[in-house]
Amino acid sequence: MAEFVTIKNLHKNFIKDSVPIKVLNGVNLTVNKGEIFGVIGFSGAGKSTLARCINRLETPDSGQIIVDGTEILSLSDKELRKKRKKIGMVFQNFNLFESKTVYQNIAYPLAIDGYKKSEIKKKVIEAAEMVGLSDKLSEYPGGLSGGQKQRVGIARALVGDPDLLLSDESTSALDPQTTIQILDLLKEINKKTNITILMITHELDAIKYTCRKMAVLENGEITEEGLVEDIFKNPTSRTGALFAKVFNEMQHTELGDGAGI
Ligand SMILES: Nc1ncnc2c1ncn2[C@@H]1O[C@H](COP(=O)(O)OP(=O)(O)OP(=O)(O)O)[C@@H](O)[C@H]1O
Repeated sequence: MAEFVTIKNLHKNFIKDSVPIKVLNGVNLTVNKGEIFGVIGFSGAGKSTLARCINRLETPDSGQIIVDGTEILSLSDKELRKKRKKIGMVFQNFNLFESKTVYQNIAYPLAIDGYKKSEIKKKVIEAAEMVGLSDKLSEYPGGLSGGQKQRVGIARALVGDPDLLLSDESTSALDPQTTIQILDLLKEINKKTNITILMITHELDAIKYTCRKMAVLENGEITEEGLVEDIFKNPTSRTGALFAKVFNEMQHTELGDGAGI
């Protein structure tokens, strides 16, 4: 399989109260074309920063990010605007415009990009159909469930036909049943379109359900990378071992067994 995203020695510091905080500390990562690849890490590990560096919502301090053969960090502003259209992103909190309808939310990236109305309509209808929201186009986000809101977020991310989707904790605000529906949707879209998906999450079960390969991010470094089943069976990093332990314990806990259930 061809490499689609290649990250080399990526560094990013933030300055907080005049003190630099190392957030990404030499990240190396390769994701192949058409994969759904999981990146797991505890809160504060640098997951969102990593995702935001890939589409340059954050500017890394050093390193390389190559997406589909393009070195992201050396693009001019104009080239970056063009490249970003090929990279969709979905967020934990959906980031929808509450005062716009579902149609207008999905249409937004095309509208600011100057597409013709007729073309916008065609693409929005297609995207809404793909996420199962054809009957909700005139509703407002306030009237939708969390799962439906995330479907709008996914349709908006896909409406411009990107070939990479960055999913930053896209199911973390959802209940388990809705999480599965959204993960099924991502799998279905991946199968249908061969879009490469980078799934960034702290939910190991979401990765287990969706991905074949994964990496563990710990204090801004990839400490482990490989097949999901191998990392579950035989984690070699501290964070990988902790996640696998918690997951396995949850699997073996009978309902009502634990205090407070
Ligand atoms: N714009 C910023 N300015 C200063 N510090 C930041 C900024 N963005 C992130 N950080 C810090 O960088 C660290 C990593 O944040 P990041 O959001 O990437 O982690 P994360 O793994 O996604 O965590 P979470 O799952 O809690 O969102 C945190 O300590 C955070 O406070």
